[in-house]
Amino acid sequence: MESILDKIVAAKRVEIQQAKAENPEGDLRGALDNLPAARDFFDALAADGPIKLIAEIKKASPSAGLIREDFDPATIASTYAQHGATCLSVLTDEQFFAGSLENLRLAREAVEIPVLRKDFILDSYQLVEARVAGADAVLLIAECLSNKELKRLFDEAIDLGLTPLVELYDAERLSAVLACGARLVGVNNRDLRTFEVDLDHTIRLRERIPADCVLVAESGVRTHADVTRLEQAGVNAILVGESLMREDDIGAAVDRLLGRPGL
Ligand SMILES: O=C(O)c1ccccc1NCC(=O)[C@H](O)[C@H](O)COP(=O)(O)O
Repeated sequence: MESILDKIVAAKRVEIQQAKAENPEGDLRGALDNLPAARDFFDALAADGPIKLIAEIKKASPSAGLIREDFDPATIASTYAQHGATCLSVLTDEQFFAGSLENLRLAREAVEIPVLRKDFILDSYQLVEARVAGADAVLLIAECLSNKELKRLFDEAIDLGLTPLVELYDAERLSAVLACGARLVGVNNRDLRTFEVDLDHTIRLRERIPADCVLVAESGVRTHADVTRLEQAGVNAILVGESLMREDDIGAAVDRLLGRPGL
């Protein structure tokens, strides 16, 4: 049976062809000239100190449907930054997550911290789109790419000045993730084929990830107790969307999650 991940990837391939027809890659690449330097997503997360938060701007998702009606990306970005997020992640997929590259642009303009383009990257065109829209980092999902594609997109991202966050769910993809050169590794706790979430998934994989990598636990993080458990297991950063985006007062929710009330 076709999984949601298969459906997203199939729809993304069509979307990429449409985008290329509307705005050819050569023209898009022209916009790379004179861009300001990207912010350092890796260094921000690798810095000493407590576990870091990558706070996600996520309006809707296939597993949850509409998450937040009152949605202004710039305001949410500023709130996240003011309450101690180290980096932002912005969903840019329109069809399944109600996101956009415009949301990324608006969010990045509103803050000084680094911003990740969260999408299903299959083609170099999307890397160029990301950089032109202001992204500092991009997500590469090992389950969506062959080893060869992963390596090529990883190298191209670096050449464009973007930090690749390379994500896996399946433990069998770890060798390909490390072989492509990734030092910022994300373990998704959500099986993108079944939506099942298990926080222990990152904890179980921790010891197989080299100590010089920065490890990000993604999905399903809801409480300060979750954060403490991940931190004690040696996880460097968490990527959190839904549990924050559902709250009326997002700033207070970040404070509670990080155990820093009233920061
Ligand atoms: O969130 C989903 O339903 C989803 C479905 C299919 C593919 C990807 C999906 N989410 C992407 C993510 O990995 C999350 O947005 C991210 O890790 C934050 O997770 P959460 O804190 O649980 O919103």
